[in-house]
Amino acid sequence: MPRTLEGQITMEKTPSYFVTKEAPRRIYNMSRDTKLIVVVRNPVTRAISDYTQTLSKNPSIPSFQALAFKNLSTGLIDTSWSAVRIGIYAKHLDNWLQYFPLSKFLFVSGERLVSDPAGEMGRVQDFLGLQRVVTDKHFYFNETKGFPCLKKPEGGSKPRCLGKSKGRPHPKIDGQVVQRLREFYRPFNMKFYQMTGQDFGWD
Ligand SMILES: Nc1ncnc2c1ncn2[C@@H]1O[C@H](COP(=O)(O)OS(=O)(=O)O)[C@@H](OP(=O)(O)O)[C@H]1O
Repeated sequence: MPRTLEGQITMEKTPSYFVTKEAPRRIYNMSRDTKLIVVVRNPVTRAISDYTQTLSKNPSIPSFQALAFKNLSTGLIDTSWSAVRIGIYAKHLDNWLQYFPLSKFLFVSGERLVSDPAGEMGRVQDFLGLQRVVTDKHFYFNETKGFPCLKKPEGGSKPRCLGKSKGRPHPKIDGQVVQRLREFYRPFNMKFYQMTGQDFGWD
C-alpha cells in the first residue's frame, strides 16, 4: 500500500479478499484502523453472474446446474464450487469478525447500488467521513445499458457507463435449480442479516 498523508484516504479493491482465509489477519497486522466495505448481492444471482463471467471466457464449460449440484436428483449442492461458496456470506464474515469489529464494516447492497446508486454512495461517503460530493446529480439511467451511468466522470466531459463485462445478460437457469439454491442460501442469508443488523431482502 502507498504511504498516506494526513487528509488522504488510500483505497484498495480486491473482491477475493472477503473470501480469503488469511486476508483478515494480514490486513489487521498491516493496519487495524482499516475500514472495510463489502458489496453483497443476492447470492443466487451472484452465483449466476459468476458463472456468466466464466462462461464468457470459456464457452465449453459444463452447464450451471452440472456445476452447482453434487447430485442433481437429491438436490445436494456442491459447496466446493467457488460460485456457490462465495455467496455463503455469513461464513466469510465470521472469519473477518475474529479480527475486526462490526463497526469497521460497511455493507453495501448490490441491488440498491443499481436501483439507487446515489443513496448507496451517500452511505459510503458517510462511512468514510467524507462530504457527500457524489449525489443524484452525478447519475442517469442509461436505457441501452439498462443500468445507471455517470453523467460526467472525473476528468472527462462525456457520460460514462461501466464496461461490457458489467451488467451482462445472464443465461436462463431452470426455475427448480434457482429454487433449490434459494433454499440452500436462506439460513446463511438469515445469519448474515442477523450478524450485520441489515435485511438485504433476498428471501
Ligand atoms: N451501474 C452499473 N453498471 C453495470 N453493472 C452494474 C452497475 N451497478 C452494479 N452493477 C453490477 O455489477 C456487476 C459486476 O460487478 P462485479 O462485482 O462482478 O465486478 S468485479 O469483476 O468483481 O469487479 C454486474 O453483474 P452482472 O449483471 O452479472 O454482469 C452488475 O449487475
